[in-house]
Amino acid sequence: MALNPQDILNNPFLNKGTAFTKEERQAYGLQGTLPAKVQTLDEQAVQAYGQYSSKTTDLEKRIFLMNVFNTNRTLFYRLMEDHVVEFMPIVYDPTVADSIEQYNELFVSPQDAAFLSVDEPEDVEATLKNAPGGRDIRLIVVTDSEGILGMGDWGVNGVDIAIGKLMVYTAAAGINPSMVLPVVIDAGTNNEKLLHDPLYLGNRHERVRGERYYDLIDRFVQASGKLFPEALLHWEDFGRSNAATILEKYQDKITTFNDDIQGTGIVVLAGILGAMKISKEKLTDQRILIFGAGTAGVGITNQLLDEMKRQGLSEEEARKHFFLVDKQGLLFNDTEELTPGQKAFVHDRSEFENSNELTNLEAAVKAVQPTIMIGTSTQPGAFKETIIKEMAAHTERPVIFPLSNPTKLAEAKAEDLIKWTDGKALVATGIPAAPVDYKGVTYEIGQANNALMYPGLGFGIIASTATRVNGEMLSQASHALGGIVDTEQPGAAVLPPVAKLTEFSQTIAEVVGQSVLDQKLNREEISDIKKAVSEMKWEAKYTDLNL
Ligand SMILES: NC(=O)c1ccc[n+]([C@@H]2O[C@H](COP(=O)([O-])OP(=O)(O)OC[C@H]3O[C@@H](n4cnc5c(N)ncnc54)[C@H](O)[C@@H]3O)[C@@H](O)[C@H]2O)c1
Ligand SMILES: O=C(O)C[C@H](O)C(=O)O
Ligand SMILES: [Mn+2]
Repeated sequence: MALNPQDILNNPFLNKGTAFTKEERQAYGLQGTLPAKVQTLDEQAVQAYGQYSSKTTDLEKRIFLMNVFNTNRTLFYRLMEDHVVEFMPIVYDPTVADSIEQYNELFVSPQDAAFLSVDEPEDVEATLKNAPGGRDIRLIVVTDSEGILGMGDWGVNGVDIAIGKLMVYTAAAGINPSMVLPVVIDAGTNNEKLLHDPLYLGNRHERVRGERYYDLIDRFVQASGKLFPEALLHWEDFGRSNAATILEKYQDKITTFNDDIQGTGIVVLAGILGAMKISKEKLTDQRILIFGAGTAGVGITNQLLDEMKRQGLSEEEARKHFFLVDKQGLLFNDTEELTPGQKAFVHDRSEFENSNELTNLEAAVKAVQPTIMIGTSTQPGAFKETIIKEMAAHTERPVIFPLSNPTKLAEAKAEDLIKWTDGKALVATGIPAAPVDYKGVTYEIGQANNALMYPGLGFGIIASTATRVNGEMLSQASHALGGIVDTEQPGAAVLPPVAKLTEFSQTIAEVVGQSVLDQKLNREEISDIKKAVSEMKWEAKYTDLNL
């Protein structure tokens, strides 16, 4: 069926705007539908960046870029390529948090997402067919928005995190943007503000739980497997009570991973490997305190546990290195309301003289004397000066990662951590942080955000046609990024910079893909993984439409 000119101009995967050549304008009936001048992609990119730069707030910048995204994907990704460090915090965390909070007010386009409603379970398959409109889908990012970053339940608004994560996949690893599908599970919301907002666009009722919820998840998994048998399924920002349960249910059956659990686990391990290289210490000598033992906190703990075992410790020995602190304080075997994930890492009260007093972070730090402290608690400012000074009094190079997102929820600011520890802390943060100048040294701050890992991980899985995602692949991914630090440079970051995101995403993809082949978990015959990765890599260039 021949496309009419409007079908082309209104399709962001086909549209080139003013870059349609004279010949193309003739061939597709576009004569007179565009201004006369034929621009190159370079010229379009310069013009669009000028317009972007005239916006004064981050949210306005994001809205402008989304406009480009909605109209012309090639131009959008060309801009991402040219300005990745500048654009990451705009299209992704932290500005994506503002767009989620204001989704209803800002709505102009569904952005090719699939909206799965708990009230219309029979429509799941049709929805998954309709949204991509016949495109060959290889990657799905799905959220149910119950735990959007650290901001809690944002109902249908959370679709923006699925869209944002996918943008990073293409910008970082080069997945073809026409092969991705963002999905939101609209199971209702317990966010009172949204329920009372006349503009709210999702299902206006409380979150459905239990059987109906799990039935919808199951229908989604079955239908996506049927329609897109080669797709990788990436779970994002589910609530604490569902995230691990869903992963455990499906990880041995389909090609899938949970980003908050596993993506976060491997980026933190990579950062700690970098820190160990700088401090010349061993992971197996560390005492690790995790503050906020939820989805991410327990995911990180399990990844570090796995690494300790790979480095020779028994499971039992390895577990002794972890101290989980949640709302109840340090977690003991008799603590009430432990989650299944927490139960594996609890301590016995006999290990501490004052175990009854260890009900807050400060007391726990005094008693545990951690050498590494990770924040995934959603509690802003929880890493207070007194706590950090106490920690630094017992260890030469304290490793401190305040990871809660977005900016307003971080447990500490990098600058304060450097100052309070007199430059000794090895710091990484969840959102981008500017370098810190302190006593003549410039401290670069690594960004321990799963965005450094999941694009390479996912792309390696897809390019190698993996049938499963397993611990070996995760470990290999982490080691591919971990420890690339310049130990000669005072103030070096524990992780490589976002400026090199595309470079190291490629390396991670190759390493993960090789692991898939080594384990014979590939669906299709592949002899050369580098070739397979490079052949699948999409580039932001105009090509013939071949219509
Ligand atoms: N940097 C990254 O790559 C990255 C990745 C994933 C999550 N995160 C961030 O980590 C945070 C947690 O995310 P999650 O998905 O694990 O959420 P979650 O709800 O599963 O976990 C949060 C945990 O913190 C605990 N908590 C709440 N208040 C506390 C308090 N006062 N003291 C101690 N613990 C407390 C909760 O009980 C829960 O166990 C979020 O802010 C998220 O943005 C960052
Ligand atoms: O989205 C992010 O920035 C990282 C992470 O997945 C989170 O939930 O905070
Ligand atoms: Mn997340």
